[in-house]
Amino acid sequence: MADIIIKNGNVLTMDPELGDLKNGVVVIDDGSIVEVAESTEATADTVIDARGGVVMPGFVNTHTHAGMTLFRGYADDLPLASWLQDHIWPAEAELTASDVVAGTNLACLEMIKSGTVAFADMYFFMEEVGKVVESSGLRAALSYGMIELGDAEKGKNELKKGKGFVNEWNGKADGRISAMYGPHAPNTCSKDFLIKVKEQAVADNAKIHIHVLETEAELNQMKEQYGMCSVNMLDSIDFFGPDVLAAHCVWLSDGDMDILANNNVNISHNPVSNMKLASGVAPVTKLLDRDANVCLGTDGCASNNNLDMFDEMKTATLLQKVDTMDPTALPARKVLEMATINGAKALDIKGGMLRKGYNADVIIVDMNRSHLTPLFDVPSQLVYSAGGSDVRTSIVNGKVLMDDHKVLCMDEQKIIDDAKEAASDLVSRVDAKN
Ligand SMILES: C[C@H]1O[C@@H](n2cnc3c(O)ncnc32)[C@H](O)[C@@H]1O
Ligand SMILES: [Zn+2]
Repeated sequence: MADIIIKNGNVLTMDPELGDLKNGVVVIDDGSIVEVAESTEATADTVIDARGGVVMPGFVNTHTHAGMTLFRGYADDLPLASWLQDHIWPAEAELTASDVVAGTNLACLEMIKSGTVAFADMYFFMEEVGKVVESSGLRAALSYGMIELGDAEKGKNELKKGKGFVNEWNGKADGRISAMYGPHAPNTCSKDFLIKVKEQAVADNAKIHIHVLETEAELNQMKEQYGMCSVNMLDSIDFFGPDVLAAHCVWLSDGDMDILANNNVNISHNPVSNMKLASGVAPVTKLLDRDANVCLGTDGCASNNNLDMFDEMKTATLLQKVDTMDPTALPARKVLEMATINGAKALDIKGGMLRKGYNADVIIVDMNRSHLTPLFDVPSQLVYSAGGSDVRTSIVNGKVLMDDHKVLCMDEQKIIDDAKEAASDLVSRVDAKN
């Protein structure tokens, strides 16, 4: 007897070998998918009727700062440097562990409700973040955000903290949590520090999450400091490899794209954040033409201002179309691959598609809705018309986290109340300081 059978669904497997099933079943046992077919002989403890819905792999959000949900709408309509240095960093200086718990709970709730099953996070108080993720039921690749600013002593402490987190949390929560090193960016961490981080990550067999060439200001600063851009500097210290998740990658030359692609670097494209902070347009189609693994992230809620991967997919494709003046650029199925298969590859997760032996990280999207009618093409409908609130059911590691829009693993109202209170107390403390 299996744990769960999902039946009567329009199954978008995202598996190029199996293809999609107009009416199929997905059988789940012991955290894994054991069958994807048109019908099954299996029986299960729980049978979910997905009639009128699309059954598909949940989304992998490859760049977040979950705790920053507390800063949703806090400092909008500013360029990145001023947003970060004049508003976000002073506010983050007042953050407490319980603020980050409140913000991360809110983020996990929002992600579960909108179909994200796994995310890559870089922030502070990561032990607390780990505990929240563990109890939420989600999957995550977590990193402590190390900001060294060329101060060797600070760098020692930051690396110690990063290492402590990696050593304690890698593989926790039955393998749902992996831990990465999180040097913030090449213009906030020195070359010497980045060399040490890479050495440590290799020694610990851990991956690295870093912001790269997000803004023109970073490009100019790096050229002034090193006589080369961030990608060339990182390449010169053998930083790149399939173990690196590089967020943003907006200001790339053709040569930079070759370096990233040839080194199998995973690139998290974050179009909404890049548009909101007017950072620029990442050359996604050119990267995909080079077979680079480009995945999709929301960034933090202060620069987005939500964690909805449907919004991110639609923005990603529209942005490439208008940037290249080509309406065929980044078609719906390709952007769905970025949000599922490519993200899973970046985080080394056996997921992103519905295939026997893969993680049972599955969502059901309700298509029986006015704004999703009529239904000619499932990927198009998901990318251009659907939104996070259309997700009806969410399953991670074979556990139902949300059933028919009801979140089972978290107290939704308490999380909202706690977040409101934490955000208002935090802003009062910040205001009192200034
Ligand atoms: C972990 C630190 O990273 C900061 N942060 C959040 N969003 C961005 C971004 O788009 N670029 C650079 N840094 C970012 C966050 O506030 C933490 O200080
Ligand atoms: Zn970021």
